[in-house]
Amino acid sequence: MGFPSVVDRVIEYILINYRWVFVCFFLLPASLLYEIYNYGRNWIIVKLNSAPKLHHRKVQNVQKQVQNWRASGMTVPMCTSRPGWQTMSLSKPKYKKKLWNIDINLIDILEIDVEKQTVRVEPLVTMGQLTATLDPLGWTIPIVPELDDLTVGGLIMGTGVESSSHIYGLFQHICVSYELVLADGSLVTCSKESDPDLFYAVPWSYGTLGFLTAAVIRIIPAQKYVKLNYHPAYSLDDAVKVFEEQSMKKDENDFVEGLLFSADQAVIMTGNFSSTCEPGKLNEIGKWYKPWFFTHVRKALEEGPGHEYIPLREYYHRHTKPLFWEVENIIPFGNNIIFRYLLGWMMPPKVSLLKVTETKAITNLYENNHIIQDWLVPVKSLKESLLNFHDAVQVYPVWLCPFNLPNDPGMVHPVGEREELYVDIGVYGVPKVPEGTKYHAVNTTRNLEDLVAKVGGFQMLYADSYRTKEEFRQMFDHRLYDKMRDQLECKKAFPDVYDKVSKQARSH
Ligand SMILES: Cc1cc2nc3c(=O)[nH]c(=O)nc-3n(C[C@H](O)[C@H](O)[C@H](O)COP(=O)(O)OP(=O)(O)OC[C@H]3O[C@@H](n4cnc5c(N)ncnc54)[C@H](O)[C@@H]3O)c2cc1C
Ligand SMILES: NC(=O)C1=CN([C@@H]2O[C@H](COP(=O)(O)OP(=O)(O)OC[C@H]3O[C@@H](n4cnc5c(N)ncnc54)[C@H](OP(=O)(O)O)[C@@H]3O)[C@@H](O)[C@H]2O)C=CC1
Ligand SMILES: CC(C)=CCC[C@@H](C)[C@H]1CC[C@@]2(C)C3=C(CC[C@]12C)[C@@]1(C)CC[C@H](O)C(C)(C)[C@@H]1CC3
Repeated sequence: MGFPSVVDRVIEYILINYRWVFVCFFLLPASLLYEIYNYGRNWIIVKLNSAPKLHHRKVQNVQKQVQNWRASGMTVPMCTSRPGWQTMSLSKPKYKKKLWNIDINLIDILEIDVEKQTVRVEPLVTMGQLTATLDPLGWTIPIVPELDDLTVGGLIMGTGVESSSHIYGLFQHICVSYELVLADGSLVTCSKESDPDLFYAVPWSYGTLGFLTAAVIRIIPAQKYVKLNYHPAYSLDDAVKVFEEQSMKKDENDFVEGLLFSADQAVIMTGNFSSTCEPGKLNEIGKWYKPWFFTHVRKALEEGPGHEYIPLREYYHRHTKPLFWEVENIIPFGNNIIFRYLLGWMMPPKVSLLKVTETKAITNLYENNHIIQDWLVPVKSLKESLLNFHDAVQVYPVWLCPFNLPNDPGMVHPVGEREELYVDIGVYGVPKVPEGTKYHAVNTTRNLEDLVAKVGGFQMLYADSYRTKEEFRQMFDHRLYDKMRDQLECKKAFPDVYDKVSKQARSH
C-alpha cells in the first residue's frame, strides 16, 4: 500500500466519521457567506424593482436557446442547466452531462396581485424567498413546502406537500397558470380554462413537456402566528385514529401533521392561523438557540397535550434547521445547547454546499445504509403501510402529512377515481435490520414500492425510484402525458419522464 492511498483512506475515514469537522469549520461559514450574497442580491433587485422589466428579456433568451438547439439539428434532447448539486433532489441527475443544457436564470418574484389574490413568480424563486416577501404583507401561498431552498419550478414539475395540504392538495393544486417555452420555441400560458390538457399534464412531468418560465400561484390572507396544538398518542391505533380524524376536519384545522417516534408513540399536531398570542405562550422556534423542532415535539410525549404560538414564517420553515432529522447524522451534537448558542446562528449547512462537497464514499454510504423516501398512500391504508415500513426498516421519526387528492386528469389519481384523503409518509434515516442480517437498499426499497403500489399509492420522485419502466407506468397514469408528448413534439426535445427520475436511468 503506497503513501497516497494511506492518506486517501485516512481522509475518507475522517470525512465519513467526522464529517462535522469539515461541516462546522468550512461549510457553515461558507453557507453563511452564500446566504449573505443571495440576500444582498435579492435586496438590490427588490430596491431597484427591476425584475418584472427583465422577465420578458430573460424568457426571450430561453426561447433563443431552444431555437439554437433546433438549428443545431436536435441531436440530443434538452434539460435545464441547473447543476445537480444546487437542487434539493437526492438523486443525481447524471443525464445532464449528455443532454443539451438550457440556462434558465429566472429567480424573481414578479407581481403580487392582492385583488386577484395571486402571486406571479419565476421558477427559481425559493420557498424562503416567498415567505420572506409575502408574510410581512399579510399574505401567504396556501402550501409552503417547508425547506427554504425548494423552488417553485421543482415543486411544479415534481410535487410539493405541506401540513395545509389536507385542505389545498399538492403544490400543483394551488397553481393558477403556467408560462412555458415549448419544444418549438414558442411561449404559451396555460390554465385550467385556457388549455386544460397542458395544464394538467405539467405537474410530475419533470421538465419533459417544456421549460417553465413563470407561474401564477394563489395567495391567501395570513396571520402573524400559528397556534399549534400537540396531541400525544401512545399506540399506533390511537395515532392513526387521531391523525385521520383531525385531517378530515378541514374547517377546524388550518394545519395537520404527525410525527411517529416509535411504533407506538406519536405526536399529532393541529394548527390554526392566529393574529394574537396568549401571554407566555410564544415559542420562537426559528431562533438560533432553539432546539430542533422534532426534538421539541417529542417532549409532548412526556408533558402531555398542550398548545403554543409560533410566528408564521418560523412555523412554515420549522423543519429547515435540522433538515427534518437528517442533520443529526452530519453534526451529531448540533442540538446540544452549547453548540446552539455558539454556532446555531449559522445552521443549517446549505444543502447545495453539502452536496457539492460530498465524496464518493459518503454517496455510497447514503445509497447503501440510508433510506430517504416519501410514500403517498390513501389514508385508509396508513396503518397497514406503517406496519410494513416498521417490519422493513424501523426508521423513526416518521413524518405524516395528510393531503387531499382531487380526481383531476394527469399523472396521479386517487384509487377510487374520486377525491380522496391521502397521506405522505416520510421515512428518512438509517434502517435497523434484525441482527445477523444485512440491509439491502435495492431489495427493501423495491418491496416497499410494491406494497405502496398495491394500495394505490405513489412515491415522490426527488429520491431514488427502483421501478422498472412498466411498473412506473402502472404507478403513474401516462395517458394525458403521452398525448401531450405527441402533440407538442416532445420526443426529440426532452427525455421521457422515466429516463429522468428512475435510479437506473439517472445513474449512467
Ligand atoms: C445572513 C442572512 C441569512 C439569511 N438567510 C435566509 C434564508 O435562509 N432564507 C430566507 O428566505 N431568507 C434569508 N435571509 C433573508 C431574511 O431573513 C429575510 O429577508 C427577512 O426575514 C425579511 O426581512 P425584511 O423585512 O428586512 O426584508 P425586505 O427588505 O422587506 O425583503 C423581503 C425579502 O423578500 C425577497 N424579495 C422580495 N421581493 C422580491 C423579488 N421581486 N425578487 C426576489 N426576491 C424578493 C428578498 O429575499 C428579500 O430579502 C437571510 C438574511 C441574512 C442577512
Ligand atoms: N415538502 C415537499 O414537498 C418536498 C419536496 N421535495 C422535492 O424536491 C424537488 C424540488 O427540488 P428543487 O431543487 O426545487 O428542484 P429540482 O431542480 O430538483 O427540479 C426538479 C425537476 O423539475 C424540473 N424543473 C425545474 N425547473 C424547471 C423549469 N423551469 N422548466 C422545466 N423543468 C424544470 C427539473 O428538470 P431538469 O432535470 O431539466 O433540471 C427536474 O426534473 C421536487 O421533486 C419535490 O418533490 C423535496 C423535499 C420536500
Ligand atoms: C416531502 C418531504 C417533506 C421531503 C423531505 C425530504 C428531506 C428529508 C430531504 C430533501 C433533501 C434531502 C434529500 C437531502 C439530504 C437528506 C434528506 C433531505 C433533506 C442530505 C442532506 C443527506 C446527506 C447527503 O450527503 C446530502 C447532503 C447529499 C443530502 C442533500 C439532500
